[in-house]
Amino acid sequence: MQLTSKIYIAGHRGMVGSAIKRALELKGYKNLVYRSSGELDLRNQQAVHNFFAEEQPEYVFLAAAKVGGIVANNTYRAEFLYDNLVMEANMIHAAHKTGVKKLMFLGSSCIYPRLAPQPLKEEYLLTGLLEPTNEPYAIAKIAGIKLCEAYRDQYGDNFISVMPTNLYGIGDNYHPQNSHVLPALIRRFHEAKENNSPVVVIWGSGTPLREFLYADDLADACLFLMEHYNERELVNIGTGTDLSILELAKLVKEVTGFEGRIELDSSKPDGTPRKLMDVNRLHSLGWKHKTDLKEGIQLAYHDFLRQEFAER
Ligand SMILES: NC(=O)C1=CN([C@@H]2O[C@H](COP(=O)(O)OP(=O)(O)OC[C@H]3O[C@@H](n4cnc5c(N)ncnc54)[C@H](OP(=O)(O)O)[C@@H]3O)[C@@H](O)[C@H]2O)C=CC1
Ligand SMILES: C[C@H]1O[C@H](OP(=O)(O)OP(=O)(O)OC[C@H]2O[C@@H](n3cnc4c(=O)[nH]c(N)nc43)[C@H](O)[C@@H]2O)[C@@H](O)[C@@H](O)C1=O
Repeated sequence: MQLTSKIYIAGHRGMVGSAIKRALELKGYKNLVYRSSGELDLRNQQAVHNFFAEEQPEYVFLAAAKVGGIVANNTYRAEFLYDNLVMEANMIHAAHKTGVKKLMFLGSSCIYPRLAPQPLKEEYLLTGLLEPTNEPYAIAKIAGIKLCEAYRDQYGDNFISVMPTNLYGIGDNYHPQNSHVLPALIRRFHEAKENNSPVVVIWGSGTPLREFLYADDLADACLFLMEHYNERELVNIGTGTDLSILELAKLVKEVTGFEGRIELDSSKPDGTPRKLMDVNRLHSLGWKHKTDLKEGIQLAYHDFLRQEFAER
């Protein structure tokens, strides 16, 4: 990418898209193009084709999607499958039709089989049954991967697919029911401290293991791979370390300064027991994450407080 290349960031207002936009601006890329979902609904095929024909982007970061935590995925199963399938199909086909030089599709760690060997290697894709709670979303993501592969095979398009682990950071979604675990816990522990509540309840057994990567580190990895990676194979993006949900809760408790007890709500789903990414391919390409989990949670908490104060 040249500093004058026209770069389209789909999903630029989201946690990942805004981090990619920040990273590009910091590196001096000036010719960025983006639209909110209100300005351009990526489920509208004609609108997407008109946009690509009019703007003619050279590089595309596909960071727009319908995204949420385990309860959101399991509640809005049709929307998670339909919206993501239609958005990625429209974007990838329009990118092909208008001769986009390179497109990066963002998948997710939940594309891998629920009980695959750990850590998860890229070649474990489609070797077993998926986690039921986010199967619709995972199927949509796998379809996106296969679209990129097929357009490369048939037309020679340089469309690459990256698989981020669980992410958190600036501009995250803190919705009490629909968010991912880390932002949900930041909000819940903070509110409990503010309200002098004696207990914070976390979902599930607390035993599942999860890996967390700070969103600005992911953005840095995305720019690195957009610059240096042009192959058909998937690339996992993670830290290569994980911890239990209960250990995570204790970390969030420490960062937020909550002093009460933690209780478990076993009526809520645990989801996949573990999904630790094998990041050897990423490391061999020359990229490693920088932000450790405790530092990242502190940064995310400060962003949450800034957002909360701004909304008063
Ligand atoms: N968060 C995580 O833990 C992980 C996320 N990912 C992937 O990273 C990518 C970004 O995720 P994240 O930033 O967390 O998600 P967010 O929910 O923060 O952002 C999603 C973005 O997608 C846009 N969007 C949603 N629906 C439409 C639509 N119909 N038309 C146009 N735009 C739409 C939204 O635009 P607007 O704000 O304008 O409405 C929003 O900016 C996704 O592909 C996700 O699957 C992968 C692994 C983990
Ligand atoms: C990111 C990736 O992976 C996502 O899957 P996931 O990792 O299972 O989703 P999650 O972040 O919501 O973590 C859920 C784990 O955490 C426990 N848990 C405790 N307390 C809360 C809580 O308050 N909220 C939530 N959401 N989970 C909680 C919960 O019991 C479970 O064990 C996909 O949805 C999909 O979005 C995807 O791409």
